Amino acid sequence: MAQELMGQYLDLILEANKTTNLTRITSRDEALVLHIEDSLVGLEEVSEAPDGLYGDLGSGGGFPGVPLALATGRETVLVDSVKKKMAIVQQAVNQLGLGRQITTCSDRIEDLALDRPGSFSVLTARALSRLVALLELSSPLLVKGGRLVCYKAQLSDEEMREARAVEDLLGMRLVSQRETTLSDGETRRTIVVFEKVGKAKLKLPRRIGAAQKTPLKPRS
Ligand SMILES: C[S@@+](CC[C@H](N)C(=O)[O-])C[C@H]1O[C@@H](n2cnc3c(N)ncnc32)[C@H](O)[C@@H]1O
Repeated sequence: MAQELMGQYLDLILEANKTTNLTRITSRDEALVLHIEDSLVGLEEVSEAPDGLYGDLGSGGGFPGVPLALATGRETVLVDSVKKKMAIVQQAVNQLGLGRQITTCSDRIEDLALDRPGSFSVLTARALSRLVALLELSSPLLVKGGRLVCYKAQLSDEEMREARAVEDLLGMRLVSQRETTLSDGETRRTIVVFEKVGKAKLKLPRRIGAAQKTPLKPRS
């Protein structure tokens, strides 16, 4: 049932993509791997997070948010600052009768953190930002014990070092890191999980755009 709904959702997004730019992938076969299969790579990590609200940050066309919502049954909020994308995603979700479980928010993540601080048990982010920015954007949204599940295509030692250097400042801690290859035999995916372990030692969110444009550095 969930699998069937994922296919129907994908079809609605690929149809809408003919007139509005939601994804660069136009072939259904490719999208089944790069959107549906890839979205589900982090299912184990999302399922292991504490019960409660799930949020997909920078959700775009609803990936990995919608497949993960369907696979876990969690109440889900998809967040993206582009109103047009969120309107199409909400329409597709409603068409499938999922509007009570999955809602969209067309705000900046920083604004959502002001509206709903500490409300999320688990967050995901795919193709959004470097880890250091993901940690900063997520920290104010998560409950204590909540998890951030990051989908990375390439993860350099430098990117990981940069994130680990500000973990303490942000009240976050690395939990796990795992690599896998999708069924196309070539797409590599790394799933990195952080937990919210305490309060951030600075006021969050910083001004709009700061997390992504001027990433935090450790305090000396
Ligand atoms: C490259 S797309 C990835 C979309 C989707 N997660 C995927 O993997 O297919 C990044 C998305 O993040 C959104 N975004 C970037 N920064 C954001 C912010 N601070 N608040 C809300 N949305 C943001 C952009 O509008 C864009 O749709």
